Amino acid sequence: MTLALNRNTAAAEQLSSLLTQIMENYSVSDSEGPLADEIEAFLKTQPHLTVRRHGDTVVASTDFSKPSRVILAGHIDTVPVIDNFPPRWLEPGDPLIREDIAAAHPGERVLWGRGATDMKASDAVMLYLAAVLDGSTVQSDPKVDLTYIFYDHEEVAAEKNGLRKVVEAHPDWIQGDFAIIGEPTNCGIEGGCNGTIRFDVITHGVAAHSARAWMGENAIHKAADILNRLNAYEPATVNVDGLDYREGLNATLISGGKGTNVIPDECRVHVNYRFAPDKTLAQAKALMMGADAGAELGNGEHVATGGVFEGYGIEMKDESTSARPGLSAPLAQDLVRLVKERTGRDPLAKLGWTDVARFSQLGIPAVNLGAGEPLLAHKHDEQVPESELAALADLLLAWLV
Ligand SMILES: N[C@@H](CCC[C@H](NC(=O)CCC(=O)O)C(=O)O)C(=O)O
Repeated sequence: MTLALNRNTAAAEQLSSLLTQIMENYSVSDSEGPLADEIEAFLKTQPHLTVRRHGDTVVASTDFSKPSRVILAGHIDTVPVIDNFPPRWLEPGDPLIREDIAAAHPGERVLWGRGATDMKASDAVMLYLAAVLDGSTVQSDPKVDLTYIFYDHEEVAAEKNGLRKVVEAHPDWIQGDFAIIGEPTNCGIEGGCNGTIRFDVITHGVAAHSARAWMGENAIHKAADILNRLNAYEPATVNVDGLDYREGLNATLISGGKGTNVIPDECRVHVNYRFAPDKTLAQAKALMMGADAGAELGNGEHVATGGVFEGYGIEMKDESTSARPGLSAPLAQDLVRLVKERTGRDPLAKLGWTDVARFSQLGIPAVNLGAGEPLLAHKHDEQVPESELAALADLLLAWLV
């Protein structure tokens, strides 16, 4: 596939075509290379852009000598496929169109498949803007300089995040006065983001023949208490600067056992805690495992000295800080006003983790604004109505030009 844009067709058609092309390009985290190649080649055909690449992250910038610079950023990886690749356009009435989507978008085509909302619909719009905002006419001359970032490995461990790597290797590429991340928001604004930590809670047992179980200790049975603590936990909703951040504590993976007739000697429950931006990473960890690291058991495992999992072995796997809404920056306020005028919508809180947290740490105010329903992110029936693309493109064009 060669990513292409037919500028002789209507804008809506160009957007749908770009989205189809990038969704047909499989890009589950760790497999973004071919899509990054396509995006790099496509952007390099635009003479008004300086295009750079680091790993599988592509950064393209205008140099129109405008007084300020806005960053439009989107990750190009997706979570793993669950029978939802390759993508399919669904005509109105198709039973795969969700009832809520059909009710909100009657008579409309829908693109179904992995990455539709998280976040290839916004990537398609950003690629379109990168091509059309070339400064050649009044309508295509943005008020600001633009930097487009298409990056890899957002959906996985923070150490792999492509934006993190490019910030570290080439901080001069990622300069700006404001950033928009195209994570799904239904074309509204979602401010800040919940933080996230992931860790294994570990039980230990003694292996034995399952016909002589009294000779061992069953580590999987011991995990029942971990699941009970998770079930008993009541996640809070925390209001931060006017937005409601809903927290969450969930097991997302479980593993244990070495054979069908062997008493398991270890069980690991992988837990994900989503915490509101009123908490630091350290506070979030303290709530789960106590403020001080307990005894080191080897292989990175510590005993929790307090918190929900007190007494259990804990191995940290990933951590990413939260971000406050940060809607007071003048450019953010402008955008909030425009979204309100056009859609009647006030900002909401971003419940997933996004790279607004990274931009905030860099001192660049940032918001989430993207196409597609955030509630459908990571679901097997992820889908986006066609009009969302034009809605996002029109909104951004109205703000940028
Ligand atoms: N290092 C983290 C990365 C998790 C990133 C992911 N982000 C989204 O799904 C944003 C979508 C949205 O809420 O709009 C997440 O929150 O899981 C990790 O590996 O967990």
